Amino acid sequence: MDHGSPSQEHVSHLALDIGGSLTKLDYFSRNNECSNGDNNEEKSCSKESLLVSNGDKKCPVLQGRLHFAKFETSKINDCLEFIQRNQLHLGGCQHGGAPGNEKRIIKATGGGAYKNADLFKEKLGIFLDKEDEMDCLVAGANFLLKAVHEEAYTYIDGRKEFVQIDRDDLYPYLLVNIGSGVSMIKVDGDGKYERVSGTNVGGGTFWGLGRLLTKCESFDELLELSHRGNNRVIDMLVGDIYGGMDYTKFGLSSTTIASSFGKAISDNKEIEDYNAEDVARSLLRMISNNIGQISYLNALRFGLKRIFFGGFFIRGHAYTMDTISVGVNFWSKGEAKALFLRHEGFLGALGAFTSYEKHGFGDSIVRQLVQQSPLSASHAGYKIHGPLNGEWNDNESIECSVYVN
Ligand SMILES: Nc1ncnc2c1ncn2[C@@H]1O[C@H](COP(=O)(O)OP(=O)(O)O)[C@@H](O)[C@H]1O
Ligand SMILES: CC(C)(COP(=O)(O)O)[C@@H](O)C(=O)NCCC(=O)O
Repeated sequence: MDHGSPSQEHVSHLALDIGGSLTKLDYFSRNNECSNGDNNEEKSCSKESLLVSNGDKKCPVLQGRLHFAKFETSKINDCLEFIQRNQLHLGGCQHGGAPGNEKRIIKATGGGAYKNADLFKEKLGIFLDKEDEMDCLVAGANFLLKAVHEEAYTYIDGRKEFVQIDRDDLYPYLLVNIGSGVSMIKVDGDGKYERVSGTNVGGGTFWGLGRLLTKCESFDELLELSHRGNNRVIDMLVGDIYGGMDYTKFGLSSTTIASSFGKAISDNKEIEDYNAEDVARSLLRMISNNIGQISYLNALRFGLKRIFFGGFFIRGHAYTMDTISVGVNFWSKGEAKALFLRHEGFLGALGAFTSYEKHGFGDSIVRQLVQQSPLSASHAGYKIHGPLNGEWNDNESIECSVYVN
């Protein structure tokens, strides 16, 4: 994955989220505003590109980009190589020790930050400063919802619609992070949250079971299969049980799935006799439905109307989002809404990134990333935005400004 390899001196704030399935990283690269291709001139430029008022104080602001990358955790060496090749760890924060001999500290979250701490020290000479995974998910989600224009969207009947989030009316909400497993978090404010539930039937289940059942070799292949499949071949529908009729008394139409994979009971077939496409579709539907339903029940428990879904299981995949949205809408009778995030898989990594501020490491500290909304004069001068067409892919970076101390 090539991310444009910015030069090392312009890179800072590398942060990692090492999850059960994927390792995500993000880092900031400074624009070289003064560069005209002449290296000497480049060096003589001031680090900061402008000063802005922040309350009574004038703060220097760095203009640059926030970059993202992901790797399979089972291939963590690819991630180490990527960091090494682009020297991302050298622009990080230094702490303690004699000058020239300081510890290089990188913010990291996810279970793998514990599991792989020695590996990072040995291979790259860096110390992983561990941040709690839930703290980071919440910080990342709050940051995105407040700072990024067109971050949250609904997906209904095949239509994606961006939702403007009012910063003053954001809380409370339910955050459902669908990674390998699923965490459900009631968020009440910055750093104010409770992990209210979870389920072990998540993205790892879809990919693991899907791989066994379809012999797929990659997650993307499994998603692609599911796109082409027909779940009705394997799922037992209400109509299959009720002789083609709806069960109207309880609002169950004949096409509602009564029992996922239920037809396999009586079909007298082996797994090889089913199309891999149909199996993948049933599996995706079963897992998405289940997560949608548990999410709704938790939203109901706490009277929450908005449910934001994150995690790399979603992958902006139409069928996944549609199933979750329909589930939430169906169970809540239209009371609750499923919302998706454009940077779905990077919540934890972004939370780790913003945690540099919290601990005041280094001399270049992220204070705030501020969005320039085209409509908001009060934010003029700052921007953080994605592609104009609203489509996001993993390799894209976002333009942003960072206040420094
Ligand atoms: N390229 C991929 N390789 C593996 N899993 C992927 C990939 N893309 C999406 N996924 C899905 O995303 C899940 C991991 O999501 P993520 O939010 O990164 O969680 P974790 O932190 O547990 O790794 C996987 O279990 C799988 O369902
Ligand atoms: C243990 C985890 C927080 C780890 O996060 P992940 O790597 O899956 O993103 C997550 O897998 C989870 O919440 N699992 C569900 C556990 C449960 O509540 O049943």
